[in-house]
Amino acid sequence: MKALSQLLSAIPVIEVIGSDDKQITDVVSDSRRVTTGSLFVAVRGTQVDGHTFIPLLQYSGVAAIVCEELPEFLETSITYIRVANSAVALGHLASEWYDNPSRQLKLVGVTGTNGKTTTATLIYEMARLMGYKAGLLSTVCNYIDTEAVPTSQTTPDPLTINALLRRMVDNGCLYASMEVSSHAAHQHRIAGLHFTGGIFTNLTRDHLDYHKTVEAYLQAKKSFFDDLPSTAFALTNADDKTGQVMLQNTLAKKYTYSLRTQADFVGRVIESRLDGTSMSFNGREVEVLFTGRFNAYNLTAVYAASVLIGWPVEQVLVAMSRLVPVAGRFQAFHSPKGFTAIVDYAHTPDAVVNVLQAIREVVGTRGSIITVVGAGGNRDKGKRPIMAKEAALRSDRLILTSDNPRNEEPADIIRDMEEGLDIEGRKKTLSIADRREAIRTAAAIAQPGDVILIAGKGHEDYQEIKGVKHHFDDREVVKEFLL
Ligand SMILES: CC(=O)N[C@H]1[C@@H](OP(=O)(O)OP(=O)(O)OC[C@H]2O[C@@H](n3ccc(=O)[nH]c3=O)[C@H](O)[C@@H]2O)O[C@H](CO)[C@@H](O)[C@@H]1O[C@H](C)C(=O)N[C@@H](C)C(=O)N[C@H](CCC(=O)O)C(=O)O
Ligand SMILES: Nc1ncnc2c1ncn2[C@@H]1O[C@H](COP(=O)(O)OP(=O)(O)OP(=O)(O)O)[C@@H](O)[C@H]1O
Ligand SMILES: N[C@H](CCC[C@H](N)C(=O)O)C(=O)O
Ligand SMILES: [Mg+2]
Repeated sequence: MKALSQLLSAIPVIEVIGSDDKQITDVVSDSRRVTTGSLFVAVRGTQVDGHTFIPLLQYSGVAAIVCEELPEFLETSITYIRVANSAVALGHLASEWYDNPSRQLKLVGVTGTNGKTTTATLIYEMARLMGYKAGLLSTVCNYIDTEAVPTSQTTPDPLTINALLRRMVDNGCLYASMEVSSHAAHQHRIAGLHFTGGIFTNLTRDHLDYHKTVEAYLQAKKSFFDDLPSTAFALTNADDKTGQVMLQNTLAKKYTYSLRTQADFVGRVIESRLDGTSMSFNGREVEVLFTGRFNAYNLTAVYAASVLIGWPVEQVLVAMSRLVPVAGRFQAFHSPKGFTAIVDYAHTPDAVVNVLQAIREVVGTRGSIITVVGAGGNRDKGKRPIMAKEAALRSDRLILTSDNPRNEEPADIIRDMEEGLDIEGRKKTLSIADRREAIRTAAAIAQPGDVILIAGKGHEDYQEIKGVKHHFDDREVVKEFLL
């Protein structure tokens, strides 16, 4: 329970109609979760407007309602609080409700099109290697110290975020890292959080179904940096063309990392192999268990963030060599027949390019690359032909298949992908909608020295078809066909 007046002190209020001398039993943003004494926050969503449920709450026992627009009829038993932006208010109220856990640990947020899960997870791992308890909010899984808490989102809603951060603090966690998706930034899911630092990885095409333009997508990510406090660090990728844009309006202390130019934190790739890379961080050489330039970027960001957090450089350098790849990110499986299969979450054109470049760098002309890839249904359609085109350009054989078709027909998605292929591309391509069959075919074609890339689903252990998640795990399937 908390006094309504205390909760309201956390948000800018336009007007309060009714008494603020009440005890609140719960803060909710879903009318279906209202119980006696709840504070309901009416948020305008992508499907419905939370305001439409206000009249239905008449006899629900709701104590107070935060909204942008007052309903026509006001109940005397309910306190109405008018605010300029309910989504922002919800973020602040969620923090206040859980006693501001983000101020009781050091929280680092990671945004960018690709590399968020990898970077956030490795910062969490680094904190643990430094001997601290830590927490993680990521696409793959949330962690409260060592306890895994399953997730279905990259960045959860504000009440879930704060509930998890609260549990981290109560568990003794001193550090937490989290992914900040563009959806979350745009929908103010992170409003009210106190960040110790923010990291930008890169910006390439994705999610245009939601943001419509690259500019709007960029602005969503930038808003995370715009809102960082002056005490925080803002760490950006100097090699990305939008890297500097992220820092334009931030109050935070600005830092850069790079693999190519002068920067505060410089990473260099010395030698790349399928099982690791020799690289250096600010001139100090380290063997890491990761492959590909994109991972060298992620690791340089992790090194930089670790130093900016204040962990001792010598210990950080030793720990860099102990970090291991994240589930479903460039996860390699070696066949006794002499070929290798790599399961990777590349589901954007840029990620497909990066992961194939990384493989080609190591394989050279000694082996062929066979790529199995699809694209998700009910997601950015524009990326489909580009993903197929880039995959065909960089592979010897290409098998187009199904990802999560969701409510679309797999054959339609594959057709959209095929549109991106020229004559040369079509010659080397097979389309096999059944993903299991596609992987089996790749394994049957593979010769010793070849590398199969199975892209798009990484850690996912399901295939979502018409609202139902069927068990499907690329890693399990590939293991079956290695022998
Ligand atoms: C499209 C989208 O982003 N939707 C997110 C959004 O929900 P919404 O705006 O669609 O909600 P809505 O259904 O319109 O409802 C609006 C409001 O009315 C309320 N409501 C609704 C019904 C009712 O009876 N009563 C009621 O009060 C809802 O609780 C909500 O507060 O806000 C919700 C709470 O934060 C999110 O859970 C939800 O994510 C959905 C499940 C989703 O799939 N989102 C994806 C696209 C997403 O966010 N992805 C990114 C990562 C992408 C990546 O990794 O690349 C992520 O961060 O996970
Ligand atoms: N720094 C990077 N630059 C470009 N591509 C990357 C980078 N890091 C990872 N990738 C590619 O993107 C895929 C997804 O990586 P990761 O899960 O770390 O990103 P993410 O930003 O969390 O993605 P999502 O938005 O889906 O949660 C990887 O499997 C890899 O193919
Ligand atoms: N979290 C992202 C990644 C999707 C990965 C891919 N497997 C797909 O289903 O499109 C999304 O929901 O757009
Ligand atoms: Mg992620």
